[in-house]
Amino acid sequence: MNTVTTASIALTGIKAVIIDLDGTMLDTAPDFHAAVNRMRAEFDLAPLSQQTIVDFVGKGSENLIRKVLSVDYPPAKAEQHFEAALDSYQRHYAVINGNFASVYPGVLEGLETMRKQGLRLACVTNKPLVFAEALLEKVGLRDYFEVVYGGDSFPKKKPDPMPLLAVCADFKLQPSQVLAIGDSSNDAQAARAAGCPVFNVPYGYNHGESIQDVDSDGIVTSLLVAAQNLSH
Ligand SMILES: O=C(O)COP(=O)(O)O
Ligand SMILES: [Mg+2]
Repeated sequence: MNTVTTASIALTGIKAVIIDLDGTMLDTAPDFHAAVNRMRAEFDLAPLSQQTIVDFVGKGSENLIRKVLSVDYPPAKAEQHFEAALDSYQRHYAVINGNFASVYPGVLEGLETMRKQGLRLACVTNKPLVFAEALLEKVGLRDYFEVVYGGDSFPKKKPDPMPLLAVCADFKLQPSQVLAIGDSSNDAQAARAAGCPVFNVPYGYNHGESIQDVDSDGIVTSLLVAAQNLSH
């Protein structure tokens, strides 16, 4: 696997790009950190470090909350408190959403370049759709995307290919014409299962594991570098 900082893994025939949100366009780790620890305080649980929480991000809110309860509770107790903890977390996240997040370097330039290249853009995230839409609006990125799908948009979320295949169908394109870009094995597995080429970025959250070990078509240091590696 090559880590590419300039154009050298050019993909051809790409007509659209599906871009992940958390850990790819936005560093939302501080938002997750704050919301989870406010929930935990309500349950008289000690705060967790940002790194501990971030290693649980990427498979949706339900998985995150199950994991952060499992740090202290045995499985049966975690399950017993799951619904109330998820409600509490979502209540806090709705207020915090975007307050502590930042857009990664190269994102704006990458989206602009892709738009100028005539590429159609979709955002597919495992974040609940209502949070994803609000966050993209807040940071001024919503208008780049024709389509935004969240973790609750379909019966299955990434690493299942369902949301990616839905974008291909929306755009009336073959999966081979639609590049996926994400920060985790979730994104790469969903893309592989859908038949989409996929780039990973190395700066996000990959469940605490090395991105070098993920099967993808390349690691690009930014969305701008990804855009520079595409031609029609
Ligand atoms: O699990 C989440 O909420 C974030 O997921 P994402 O990386 O697919 O945006
Ligand atoms: Mg991600």
